[in-house]
Amino acid sequence: MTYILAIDQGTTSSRAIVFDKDMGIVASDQIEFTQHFPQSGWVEHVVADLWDTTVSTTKGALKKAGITAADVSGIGITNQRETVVVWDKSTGEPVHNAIVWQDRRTADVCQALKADGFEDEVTEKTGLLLDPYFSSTKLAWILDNVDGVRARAEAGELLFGTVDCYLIWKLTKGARHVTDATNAARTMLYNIREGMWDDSICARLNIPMKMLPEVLDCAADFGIVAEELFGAEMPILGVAGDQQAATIGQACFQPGMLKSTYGTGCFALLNTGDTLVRSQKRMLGTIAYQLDGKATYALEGSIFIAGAVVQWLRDGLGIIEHASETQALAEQADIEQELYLVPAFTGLGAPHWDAHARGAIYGLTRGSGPAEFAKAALESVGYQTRDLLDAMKSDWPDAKDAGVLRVDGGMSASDWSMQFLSDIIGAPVDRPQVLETTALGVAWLAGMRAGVYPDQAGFAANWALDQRFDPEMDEPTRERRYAGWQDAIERTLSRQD
Ligand SMILES: Nc1ncnc2c1ncn2[C@@H]1O[C@H](COP(=O)(O)OP(=O)(O)O)[C@@H](O)[C@H]1O
Ligand SMILES: O=P(O)(O)OC[C@H](O)CO
Repeated sequence: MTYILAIDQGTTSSRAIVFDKDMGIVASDQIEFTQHFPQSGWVEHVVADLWDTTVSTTKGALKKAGITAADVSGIGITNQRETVVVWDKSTGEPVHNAIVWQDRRTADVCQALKADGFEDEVTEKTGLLLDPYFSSTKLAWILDNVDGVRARAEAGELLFGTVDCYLIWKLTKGARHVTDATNAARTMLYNIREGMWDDSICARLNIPMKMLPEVLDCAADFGIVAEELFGAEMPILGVAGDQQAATIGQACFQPGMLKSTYGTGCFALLNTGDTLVRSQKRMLGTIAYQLDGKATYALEGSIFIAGAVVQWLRDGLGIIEHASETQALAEQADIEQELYLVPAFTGLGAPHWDAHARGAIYGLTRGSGPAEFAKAALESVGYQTRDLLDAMKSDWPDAKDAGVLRVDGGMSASDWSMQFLSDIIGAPVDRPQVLETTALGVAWLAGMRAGVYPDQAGFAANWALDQRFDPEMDEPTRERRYAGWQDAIERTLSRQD
């Protein structure tokens, strides 16, 4: 029998999903792990947790599917991006906890490098901004702050990788030190125009290049999972960072196609084809996917708080017990009250990149209560998406053709939020039947490579709509409401970055 296994190593949990030969989901398993916050603004994962939960969920999913490793034709791996692991190449022992993408410990280093005029070179070559979000300054931090690590790295004893790379190294028992182009593109060390690690950026950040993995296409031979782990060998045939995997899973293969994933945060990617757009609006340029040695580029907008604002209503304010209750509350809200909630709980991401801004709510009256808070929280996600889409349209005139936004992620289940999103962006929002687009994207890469799944066009034809949300708000209302949001943002920015 022919099955494809997708491993999704995310920020808060690891998941494994078994797909059948028709790309249908057969079984899945998921385990959450502990987040560590050793200091304010620092976020770490215990590396063994990432590995152990990957192994356990893989075993769990195979068991639930009633199959063995011998039934698996290929594995696809997708992962939380930018997170850094450094380990000893003889023992596999990490030299430090994984430093997670959300970690801000290198904010001052980044600010100093920016003040030194380094950002232009970084953006030109990597498409990124000089921000602690990306891997490079986190890697430099480990080299500079963990005893003996720099000497060991320079002696060639240590390896660096994003989480995909570390998992592949472990799954192949140290046989392969490889990553894919989409993950490499998030390190701020990889020249995405030329498709190679950048000597000059590595030199400037003092990163020994012998630590860096080989970079492959997203569908490639990444190595063979050792038999002793799951009872049979399995080939790893697909790898992509999770937001790129969702772009693939949404079949956004044509220039102008656009997806937005609403999980804890929100990540919008616009396919720009062969063109690497140099953003004037502080959006990111990145690799959407790389197949047959050819990179397809994207503009990306990253928002740190999307579904997390709903978690805050639940855990911080205690006004709901379940995320889905926000819908009924929003429907009850007094429409005369126009509250604006700016969820800058950890600063603001694209297009503002203000690490020092903090959350705010505007427009409160004596009549404001849980319903108005819930409505403002859901609306904040729509407004933030509009910020991204407007920036993309101004960066890339062809994006004006990007008529439809494809959505996925946990929060896309909220009909009310998706309707408001469509209203405020003034364009249709399409929610597909399969919301597991991240796992599907990487399963397709592996299945296509294994010769089990269709080619790109066949896969795109398979994409099926669950529901389309068309704009219902009139234009003057849309623009008045959005102007109110822009005013709220203006008043929230710290102007320190
Ligand atoms: N019905 C809903 N309405 C609003 N938000 C929701 C709903 N269901 C889930 N969410 C939000 O979606 C997020 C979970 O989505 P998920 O894709 O699982 O996120 P992640 O992969 O980042 O953990 C949570 O932040 C949750 O608050
Ligand atoms: O693990 P997620 O779904 O929160 O995604 C994290 C992103 O890859 C960060 O860039």
